[in-house]
Amino acid sequence: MDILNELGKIGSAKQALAVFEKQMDTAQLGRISSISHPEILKRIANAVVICNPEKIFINTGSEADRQFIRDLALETGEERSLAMENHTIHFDLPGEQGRIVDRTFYIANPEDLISSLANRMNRETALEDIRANMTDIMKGKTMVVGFYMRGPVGARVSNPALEITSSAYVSHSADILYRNAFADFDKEVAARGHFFTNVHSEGLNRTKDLPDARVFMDLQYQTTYSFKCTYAGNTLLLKKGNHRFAVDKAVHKNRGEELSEHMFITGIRGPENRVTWFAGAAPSGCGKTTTAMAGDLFVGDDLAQMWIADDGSIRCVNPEAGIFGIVEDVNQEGDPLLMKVLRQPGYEVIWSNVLIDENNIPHWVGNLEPSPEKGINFQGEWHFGKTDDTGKPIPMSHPNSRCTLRSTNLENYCPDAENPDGVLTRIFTYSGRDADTMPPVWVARDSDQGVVIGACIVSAATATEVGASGVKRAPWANAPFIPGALGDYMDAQFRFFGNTKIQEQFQPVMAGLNYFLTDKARGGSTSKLLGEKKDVKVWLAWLERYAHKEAGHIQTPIGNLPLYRDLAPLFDKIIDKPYPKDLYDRQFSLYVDHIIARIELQEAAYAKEKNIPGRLFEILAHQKEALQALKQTKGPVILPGDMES
Ligand SMILES: Nc1nc2c(ncn2[C@@H]2O[C@H](COP(=O)(O)OP(=O)(O)OP(=O)(O)O)[C@@H](O)[C@H]2O)c(=O)[nH]1
Ligand SMILES: O=C([O-])CC(=O)C(=O)O
Ligand SMILES: [Mn+2]
Repeated sequence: MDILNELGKIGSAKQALAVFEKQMDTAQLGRISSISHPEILKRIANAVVICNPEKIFINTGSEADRQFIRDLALETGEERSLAMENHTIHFDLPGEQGRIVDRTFYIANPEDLISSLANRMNRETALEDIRANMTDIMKGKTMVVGFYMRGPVGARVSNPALEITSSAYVSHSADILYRNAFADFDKEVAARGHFFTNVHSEGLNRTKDLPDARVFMDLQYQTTYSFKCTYAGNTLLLKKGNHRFAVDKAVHKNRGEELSEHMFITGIRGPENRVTWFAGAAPSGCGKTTTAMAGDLFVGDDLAQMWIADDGSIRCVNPEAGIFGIVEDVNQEGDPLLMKVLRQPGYEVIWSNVLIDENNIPHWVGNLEPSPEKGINFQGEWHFGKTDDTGKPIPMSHPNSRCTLRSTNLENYCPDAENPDGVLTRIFTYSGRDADTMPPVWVARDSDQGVVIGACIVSAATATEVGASGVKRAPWANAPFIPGALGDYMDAQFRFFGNTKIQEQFQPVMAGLNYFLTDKARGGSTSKLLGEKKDVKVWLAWLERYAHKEAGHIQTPIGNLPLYRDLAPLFDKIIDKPYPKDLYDRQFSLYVDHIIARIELQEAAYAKEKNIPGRLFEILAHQKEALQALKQTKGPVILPGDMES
């Protein structure tokens, strides 16, 4: 039972056109007449019948249409203009500053396998919930219908998607973050035989309705429903809602041929201007945007879809075309390129949940600029020292406050982002907020070990999920978006990276990265990090040299570590920074007991899941044994130099 059709009852293109004739003016009717695929027309018409908007706007992606949407966002009050031209501020309700994981559900039939990490709701219950909450929800509002491609038009893994919303902020964001493909949509859908549908309404946008807010994903009908919320991670379901559909497709339809990951995509220029492409996973709030911006050629900062091309190489495209990025700690020192877009005129930016001062200038925590004493932020009026009900100081900006901007505005933007053949990707990284165990970089000896690095990411909680805390396992940084069984997803990883179609010269280099190791965990007394943001450039440069066999390594049970003599010159050349040997020793010593505890944590957790490939347990057991043997001869803390052969 397709809920959209069950509630809207529009079963044919003819009925759909009758709905449009009743509800649209001639200008909009003219626009929709260029769409002929009956399924597209039916889905839009059903959404119209259910939500009952006062007006409908078909967004063709023209400059005039973009302006209409910008103006609408100001008119509805969802956005407000700031001092800088083309900058606006949007606030989400204080109680909805991140993804509402507890109110996010997969719509499931009894026989569907849904990830043990996700919520499910049976189809009948979801139907009633959607009926109760979405009927007439757009009364008095304008419904904006947008037609997008998630990925370059023509790319093998791109997916067409509709964004139907009463929120001008959501459609404004969609137009910045995705490729408007009104002109190609009909043709792309006909060629590919599928598209995703997203229906959203913020409703009355009141705190008291937040308990009723929902995010639903219907895998069977590739449709999302979202209501009574505004935060883009909950409402702009072109992003994480459709990412879940893309993951499902990679795991269940094209296993071993395709992947859909929570990864940045960036290129590093190596010696003689050669370009080496990276894609890397990190959980929300753990460094994807930062790493993508540290690269010389930016393609994406949050999502990557990849496939094995006919030449035997791995290709990546970004389903998105912009950044919805965290602003906390973004500053001139660590992020000069982002700061240019945020602080200099000439760019379009939607800010969310930062502090706006009396001169209409945004401010945020960690910007290293002088801060105002007061202003308006995510919880209303704010002044320095203001506390919440429990007496805790309220920060100037919410830790998950973000900026929305187009990739093409970035100085390191690479036009290959639009290449339907993708970028030929050699290096894959996995990272999380790991304060005390893993070194800044280590490389798997083969693709199976690389898959295990991804499986074993752990990370401290961040502000992107409402109510999350503690250190958690974060498999591939993608677990929140894996609809089905984790074992199937892992199997897809082994099959993809181990696919014999991948040519020798294109074999993936798979590595762990950790930017968050602390002084305290390495014998110091402070909780300061043992590195800084700009060091990221060096870790990437070292991996680039390693991939081209221009850097040596130390073999260890967890994988290959860099040599001091390769790193020190890179620190000097790339970021002009001394790199003392004792810092290297602290960063790259193996704390064997910690690592073994991590392995045992993963063994125990995966033992509880069904159908986990045996390869994972073999590799973990082997690493543990080798670490124990090494400890016998070298002790529990082993300097990198003591492992050089
Ligand atoms: N000190 C330090 N902080 C970092 C580093 N990388 C990221 N951060 C901080 O971590 C926070 C989140 O980093 P992002 O790069 O925005 O995280 P993300 O993975 O893109 O997050 P999502 O957009 O939620 O998926 C920001 O406040 C960064 O300043 C690093 O290498 N060193
Ligand atoms: O989806 C969001 O809310 C923002 C984001 O990138 C993430 O959480 O990974
Ligand atoms: Mn993300």
